[in-house]
Amino acid sequence: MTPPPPAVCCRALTRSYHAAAGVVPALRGVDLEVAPGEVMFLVGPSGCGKTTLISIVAGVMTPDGGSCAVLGRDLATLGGGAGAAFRRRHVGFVFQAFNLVPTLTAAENVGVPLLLNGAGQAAAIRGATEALAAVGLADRAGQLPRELSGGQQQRVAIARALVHRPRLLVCDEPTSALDHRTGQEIMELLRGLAGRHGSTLLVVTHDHRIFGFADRIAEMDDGRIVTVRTGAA
Ligand SMILES: Nc1ncnc2c1ncn2[C@@H]1O[C@H](COP(=O)(O)OP(=O)(O)OP(=O)(O)O)[C@@H](O)[C@H]1O
Repeated sequence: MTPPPPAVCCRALTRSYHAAAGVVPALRGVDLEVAPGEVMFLVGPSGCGKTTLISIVAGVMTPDGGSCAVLGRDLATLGGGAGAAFRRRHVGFVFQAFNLVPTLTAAENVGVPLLLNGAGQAAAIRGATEALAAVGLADRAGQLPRELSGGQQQRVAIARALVHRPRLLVCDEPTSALDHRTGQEIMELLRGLAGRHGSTLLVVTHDHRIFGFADRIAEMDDGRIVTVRTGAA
């Protein structure tokens, strides 16, 4: 049997921004491979290119050069509509600022990816209810985001990111808006749920306190990956 392709495979990836002051090279040749089921952290100083890299991996930005394959598919060759459909189906996102829709209940927020992937209303409610139970919020399904604590809102965001069982979960600073204990709880939850589904986690973080949750830690500097080391997980 052929082994599954890497969850993420970037080769010689380059990307610049064209600003008023001139061209800003953000990625100067990134090589990165993340194995299926792996928990990979991406760290490095502000401005080194982390957000640019995960935006390309997430398929919301195109590179200038090099290639980026996600789950064996190069998003650049899939084309707009097919690329968006692939991303909706197979990639989940967790952000620092939770990004919940303020006027929707917790359950309605969590059900959105299922509806976008073509599920009916009843199936979306069923899936959202199960996902909220998995993050310990079964009793909060009908509440609005503003009625929940920061940690609870991040749990809702995790339920939403995982409700459609994506094979890759991209997390941008998932704990930086949370206190230490809540941040640890969120990472335990994220790691546990992703592990149960066999999902790969790619996590951008500045938060040293959660480095122990990584299988490997890729360190970026000035638009390149400079080291990849084994984490403490
Ligand atoms: N829209 C833009 N226009 C011009 N330059 C940009 C733009 N977005 C990012 N940059 C520049 O590209 C480089 C990489 O930025 P990027 O946001 O990827 O870094 P980062 O590592 O995510 O930083 P941080 O940790 O502060 O979020 C930086 O020099 C940044 O100033």
